[in-house]
Amino acid sequence: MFRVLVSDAISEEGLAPLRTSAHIDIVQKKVSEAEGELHTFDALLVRSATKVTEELLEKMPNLKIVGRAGVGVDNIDVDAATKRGIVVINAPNGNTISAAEHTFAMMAALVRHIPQAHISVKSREWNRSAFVGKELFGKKLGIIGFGRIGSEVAKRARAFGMTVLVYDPFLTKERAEKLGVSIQSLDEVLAAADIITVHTPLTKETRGLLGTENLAKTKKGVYLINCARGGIIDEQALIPFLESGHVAGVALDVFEQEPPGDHPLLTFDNVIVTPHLGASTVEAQLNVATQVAEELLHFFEGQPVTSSINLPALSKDVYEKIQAFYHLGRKLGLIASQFMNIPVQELSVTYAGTVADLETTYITRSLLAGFLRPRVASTVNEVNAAMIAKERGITYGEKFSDETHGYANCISLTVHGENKTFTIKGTHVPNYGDRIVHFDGVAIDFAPEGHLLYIQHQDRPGMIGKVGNVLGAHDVNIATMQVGRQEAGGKAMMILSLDKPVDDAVLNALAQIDDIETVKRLEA
Ligand SMILES: NC(=O)C1=CN([C@@H]2O[C@H](COP(=O)(O)OP(=O)(O)OC[C@H]3O[C@@H](n4cnc5c(N)ncnc54)[C@H](O)[C@@H]3O)[C@@H](O)[C@H]2O)C=CC1
Ligand SMILES: O=C(O)CCC(=O)C(=O)O
Repeated sequence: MFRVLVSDAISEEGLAPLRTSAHIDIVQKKVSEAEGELHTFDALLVRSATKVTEELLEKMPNLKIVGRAGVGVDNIDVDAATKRGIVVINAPNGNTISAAEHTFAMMAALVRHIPQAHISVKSREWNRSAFVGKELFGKKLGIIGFGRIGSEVAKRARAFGMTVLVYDPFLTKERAEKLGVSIQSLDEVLAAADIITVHTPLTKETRGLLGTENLAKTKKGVYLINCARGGIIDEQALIPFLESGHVAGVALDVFEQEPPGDHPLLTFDNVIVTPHLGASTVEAQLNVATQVAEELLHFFEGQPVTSSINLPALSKDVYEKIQAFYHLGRKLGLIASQFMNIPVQELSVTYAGTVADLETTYITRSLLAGFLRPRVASTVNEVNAAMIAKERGITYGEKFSDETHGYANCISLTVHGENKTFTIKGTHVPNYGDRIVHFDGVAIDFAPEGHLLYIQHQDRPGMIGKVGNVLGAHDVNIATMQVGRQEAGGKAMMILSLDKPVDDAVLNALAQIDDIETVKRLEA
């Protein structure tokens, strides 16, 4: 049974896909009300109210996935989640239209003084001259951040007869042309726009993007809108520009602190505000809840998730194609790590044959996770493997080759340690399974499954019998045995698969046999 804690208000209808599963138990409670049972949850579903901090993650050791029913993940410590191997997913486009429409509603309300006029009429006044506005038609709209929401705002602006100026350092020329906008520098947008709306995420680069210096570059009488994230427009820096009348009006849906409390900006008549309502429509909430609920279901069914923040994107189709190699990669990493039980600096993975044409990033991550698993105490999986490898000074890289050694596909892993290099190669045979076909310089053929014993010895007659006797004397049954050698009379090896793991006494007894040089237990 998977336990899901839904800690913010999320559309009931959207949660339906999760409710249909007999294996999922949904608990709807605030984190503060679930203190005593936090350790029992496998998944956490939030909007923006719950702060998913490192401290909270520490209290949830069983947590495997955090779902954000929305776009921005700035309420989630993604690095802390990644370190713990927790997948973070969001609903990247379920609320795009709602946020764009809200931005537009704010823009119209701002230039036509609708909220102020509304309050006035409700106060039994009829003051038509106090609320003379401006048309949007013919005005220049500056859009900072031209992703999903920014581009939807642009479409609506063009329909209103506005000229759209765009600043987004990551926007390609091709995409800009496709969307019918021209890319400008930030300074050009600031200098020319009558209205500026921001649609970036809140990052180190965008925090305070519209601060004192850049606000001074704007046109006198400019209108500003922030329906993205509090802090992109510096709230303190705005105050003197409002006081001097340089900024004619501001529309804010988001704040540096939410709720903003007794904020000085709220005292300005020409600052209009909403309580983070951009995504608050029936449609958006249904969309985002359905998207994350479906993704959670995929995750628990062992299928790939496509909207992960901290994993490479993987579609179901691609996953089906790589699945077998994903498992083979994990086994190669796991076996290599145990065999090379010394500090290592570098892993080099080479793909050849049919596997080389697939999405190998995921296979490499799986291999890396397999490699790190015996070495780290904490959870390691394909989410945090790259980060853990980096922390431990292990670099890794992928190569592609035509050398398949006669197999349809071949994955080769070379591990570079301080004084030793080890190579293992494997192949996946459809309807048969995984095979290790090369082990430390020797061609061999065994299934990477269960309790394995590696014995390296000199190639002499009678070795198999001696090993069999020792194992028999210790009541260890041999399931399979594969032998290989570099040359007659030279380095040779046996890989045995056993019905149960062997203890140190067995390893020591085997190591006493003349001509046996190394004995290692390998679990696959
Ligand atoms: N008020 C609300 O309820 C809602 C707010 N949002 C927020 O709206 C914002 C935009 O969301 P989406 O359009 O879905 O995101 P997106 O990821 O599709 O677009 C963001 C764009 O910002 C650009 N960008 C990044 N750094 C930049 C920089 N330094 N300068 C200029 N552009 C930069 C990126 O290249 C990208 O094109 C996010 O902050 C999101 O959290 C989203 C939905 C609802
Ligand atoms: O959940 C909400 O209402 C906030 C939406 C939002 O800000 C986002 O999706 O980034």
